[in-house]
Amino acid sequence: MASIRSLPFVVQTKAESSLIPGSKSEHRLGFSFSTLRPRKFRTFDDLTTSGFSLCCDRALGGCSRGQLRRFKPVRVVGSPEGAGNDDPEDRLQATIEKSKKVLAIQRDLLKQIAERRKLVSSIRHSLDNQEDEVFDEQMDNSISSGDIATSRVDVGQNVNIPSQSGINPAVKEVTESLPSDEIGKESGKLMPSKKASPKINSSSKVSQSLPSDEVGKERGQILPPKKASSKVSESIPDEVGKEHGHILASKKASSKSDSFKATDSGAVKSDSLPSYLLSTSGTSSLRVEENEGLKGPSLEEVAGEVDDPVVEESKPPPLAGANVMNIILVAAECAPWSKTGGLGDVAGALPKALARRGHRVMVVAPRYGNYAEPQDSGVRKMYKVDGQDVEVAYFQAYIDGVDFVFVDCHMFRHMENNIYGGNRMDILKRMVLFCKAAVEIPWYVPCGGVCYGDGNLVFIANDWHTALLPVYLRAYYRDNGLMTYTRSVLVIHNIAHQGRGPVDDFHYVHLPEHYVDFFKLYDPIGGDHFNIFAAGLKTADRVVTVSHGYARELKTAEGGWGLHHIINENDWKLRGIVNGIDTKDWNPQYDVHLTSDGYTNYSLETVQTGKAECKAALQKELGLPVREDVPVIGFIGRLDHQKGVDLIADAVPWMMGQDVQLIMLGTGRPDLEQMLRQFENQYHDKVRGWVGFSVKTAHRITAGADILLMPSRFEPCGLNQLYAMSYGTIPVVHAVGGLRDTVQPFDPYNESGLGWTFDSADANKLIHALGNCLLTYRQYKQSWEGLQRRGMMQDLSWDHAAQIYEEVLLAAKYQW
Ligand SMILES: Nc1ncnc2c1ncn2[C@@H]1O[C@H](COP(=O)(O)OP(=O)(O)O[C@H]2O[C@H](CO)[C@@H](O)[C@H](O)[C@H]2O)[C@@H](O)[C@H]1O
Repeated sequence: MASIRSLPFVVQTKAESSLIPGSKSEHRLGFSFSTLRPRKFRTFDDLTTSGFSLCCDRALGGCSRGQLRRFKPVRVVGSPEGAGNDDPEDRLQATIEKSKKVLAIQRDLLKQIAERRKLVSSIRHSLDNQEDEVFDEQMDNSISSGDIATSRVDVGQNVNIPSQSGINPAVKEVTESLPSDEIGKESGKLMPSKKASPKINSSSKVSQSLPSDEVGKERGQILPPKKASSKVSESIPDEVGKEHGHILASKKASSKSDSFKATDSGAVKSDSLPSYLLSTSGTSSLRVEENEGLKGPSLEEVAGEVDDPVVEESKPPPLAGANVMNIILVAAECAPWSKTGGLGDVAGALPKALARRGHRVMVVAPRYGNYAEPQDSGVRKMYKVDGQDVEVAYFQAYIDGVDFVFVDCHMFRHMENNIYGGNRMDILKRMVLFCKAAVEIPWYVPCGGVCYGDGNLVFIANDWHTALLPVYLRAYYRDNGLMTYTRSVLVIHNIAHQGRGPVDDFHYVHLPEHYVDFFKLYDPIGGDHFNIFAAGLKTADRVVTVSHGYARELKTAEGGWGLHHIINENDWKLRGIVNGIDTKDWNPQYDVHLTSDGYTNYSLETVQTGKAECKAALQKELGLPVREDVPVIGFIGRLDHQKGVDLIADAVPWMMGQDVQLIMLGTGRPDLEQMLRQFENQYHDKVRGWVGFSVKTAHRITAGADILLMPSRFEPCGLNQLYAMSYGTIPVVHAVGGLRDTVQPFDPYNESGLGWTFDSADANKLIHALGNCLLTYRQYKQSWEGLQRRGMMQDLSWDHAAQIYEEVLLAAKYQW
């Protein structure tokens, strides 16, 4: 392990210029640990003179004396030399005062040292994970080289780490609880043993063996690090960028590059490999060597010296305990910035729950619009998409313990209202770019000053849009002995959309020829076709879907939509985890959409009055008769085959014979949109059909309606019924997938259950269930209130689901 001094960790944030002891924004590690040993002071005067001041100065990473003026009072207050008071009582008092202050300062320093020690330990562990035997062996597998060096990063000039992205507390904790020896113990059965020491010097050999002009060509590029060079560059691209303009590529990969060219194994098409597999430079290796020379005390030495029981006590261990990981969730949409449906909600909320468990968590999504919070990181990179070089930038924000990173590129811009729009090729190209960029983010985008690195890392990809990520992870990296400790989990939110096309589409995804087999799927009607979801399912280390019921359905010919064979073959790695809800966003007590226009926030205690107020406000807002006694039935969702809108249409004549009001909000198929408008026109005193996407209206319907209809033909999980129950709105649902898992049918004899269900996608069944529901609403008020209470009392938060996700991520991590 290189000494801590070999980590030239000088990533600076804006806040750093005002670096003061205790500042949370302080990110520097470029101090010498040798200065951190508690010194033995003979007298208090020793402490107050330059010796102590210098000690503080160095310990704080070179901050100026001016920045240490907080320490000055120690010298002044009660200072014997300044007092001129010979009274022994006063002097004793002054001495006591002074000693208290000095102790406070020491405690402060020890606290900071402990913090830094954790951060260093985290970095060290992350880097250690990359030092493995497997790398050596696997790199011997040939890969072809060619002209794939299309990636470019311009960092270092203007890396602008947003000030609010103060250091992610999880940065410090992620790997702290996984000391390298413990990993060894834990993974002893499953992982090959790690090498005790990194081969830092070997990178210099690589650089020597390269012609100088080749090195020169790489100027301005930061190449993904590996092995020795990763020690330096992975966490500090901007620093290295400033000094050298480039970072050394994997020495192994680089050293192999010539032989790749020579052997031309054909295993990987040259232009399908990332740039770093070929590129190298001598500069970084020199840097490593220089730093190697600066040996300081070991971390263990420092650790032994800075143990401070006060500090230890104040920090509870993360909920995930020793299992804390680096997690990067990658999704095509992420609420509140982008959302077309439930995937956006999940991408916005699950990561926060994982972060609450102590993981270091990032969300990666495209930047479709000019979002307020995320700041330009300054990092730029080029990727090839359909033969064109496309530049991407990365914007980031640190919110609720999560790093949100947005991939910016002209292909995504102004697509916020048309995320999946364009023709098949347009969306395919966008997702190719997105996945290529996402898989390399852990190297290039420093969050809170520190890149995630590829050790102890799990990607969570979502649906077909990001199902290429596990494939790229395998084809570009794992097959070549890189990112050995990185895993991928693919979450199925909806199998009906798969990223299908003719087999010829394969060349757009830019992969080695033999990878075509992962994508090829036989369709009884169309024959062989190209299927991105299929490839993702095969290559991901684990697969999750969003409920138990859907996990079962996916294995059937009906529910698997042609992928059931693959799902059955991979059953061992499939797990159903029921979605949670964001209890901050979707909570009647705090809902920001219920604070105006006559709506009101309410809780379990005030549900009867609060809901009545919201109902009246909703009726008024939509121009329906304001009547407390009439049951209001709501529907919110995409207008398509899945959501069973046509079943509602079939039931409308019956419904209109009842004294009810029906409010439908949705967008989607034009014929179904037209149908909504038509119902509103036809039954103007009873029906409102709102065609469009309105988050505010969705919240208000959820609060103001008495009943929520979800007659979905299939529903992987469904979030609206969960939102409804937490707002005291009673769901009437088709018992499929997650709807069956989450809505236990009402049992009037036992006064149990949460709503009404029907067992097939049939309008008559819907009518039957809704009829019973209306009867209870009208005639059994107590039962109704019981249903509301039970629904609202459930813990529907993400916390439980996050814990189960953690199990899956762990299983992936230890899967070899
Ligand atoms: N017109 C509109 N205006 C405003 N908001 C609207 C809206 N139409 C829908 N929404 C909102 O979009 C979300 C829809 O979530 P769902 O889980 O019900 O369905 P979706 O099919 O998109 O998600 C897929 O992924 C999720 C997440 O895993 C699974 O729960 C689900 O079963 C699966 O089909 C809800 O937040 C809803 O309020």
